[in-house]
Amino acid sequence: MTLLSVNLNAVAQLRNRRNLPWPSVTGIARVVLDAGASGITVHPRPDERHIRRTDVFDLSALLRAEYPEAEFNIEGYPSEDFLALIEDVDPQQVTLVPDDPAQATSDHGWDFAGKGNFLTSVVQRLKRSDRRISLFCDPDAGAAGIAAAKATGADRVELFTGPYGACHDDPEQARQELAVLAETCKAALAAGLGVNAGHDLTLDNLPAFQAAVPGVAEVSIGHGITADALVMGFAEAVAAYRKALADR
Ligand SMILES: CC(=O)[C@@H](O)[C@H](O)COP(=O)(O)O
Ligand SMILES: NCC(=O)COP(=O)(O)O
Repeated sequence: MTLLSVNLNAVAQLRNRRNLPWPSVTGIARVVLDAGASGITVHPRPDERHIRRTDVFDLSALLRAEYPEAEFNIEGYPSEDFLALIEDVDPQQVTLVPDDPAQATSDHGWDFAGKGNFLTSVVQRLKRSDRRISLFCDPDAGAAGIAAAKATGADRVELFTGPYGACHDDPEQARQELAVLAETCKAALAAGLGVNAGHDLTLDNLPAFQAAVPGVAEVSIGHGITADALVMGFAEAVAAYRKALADR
């Protein structure tokens, strides 16, 4: 079964339009966890354009107090500030992403071979028996990239599904993107890595993704589910995404 982690970046971004505390990031976390999401994902960027450091601590306190079974997944570039935040907050999963602070959003995975020594040292620093380390992975990382990812000591890779999500009006290109993702997923599973996936997954594109790329442990979804929640409400949206994941 593929688990759903709801990314709350977009909720925080909406809140940040005003110097007011709503929509509440912890309030929406409660709603999505009560509706059956398995966890919460955040990607605190250095400019705090959406998730703020304080949100990370507030969410951590909420999950520990009220949702001890839920997974907290924190994504980010492993700067010294980020690593110190992870050590303070102690989430169950950390997803390392090779983002430049100026990037509008995540748009590529790691160069596993080129950054192998750096990633190995970060993974060694963050790894604990009760914490997973996942590495953001290009859809076409291939067997050599996956071998280098495995050599860092990471537990999982997260397949970057942005190029697939961008094919919403081009079914043939979408099929090609899925074939590439499926190859990399297969190679990762064969290497003993778990596989997560995320970026621009939606209610529309999830079923084909699930059918073509079996074995994905967790998807993290933010932009698409927030867009749907504006129409259906977050509880309904979580139910619909869980159904799309379970229908496989
Ligand atoms: C790592 C990743 O896949 C991203 O999807 C990220 O969490 C999205 O970041 P933004 O919400 O800042 O675009
Ligand atoms: N890791 C991907 C993620 O958390 C959500 O990405 P998106 O659904 O906001 O594109």
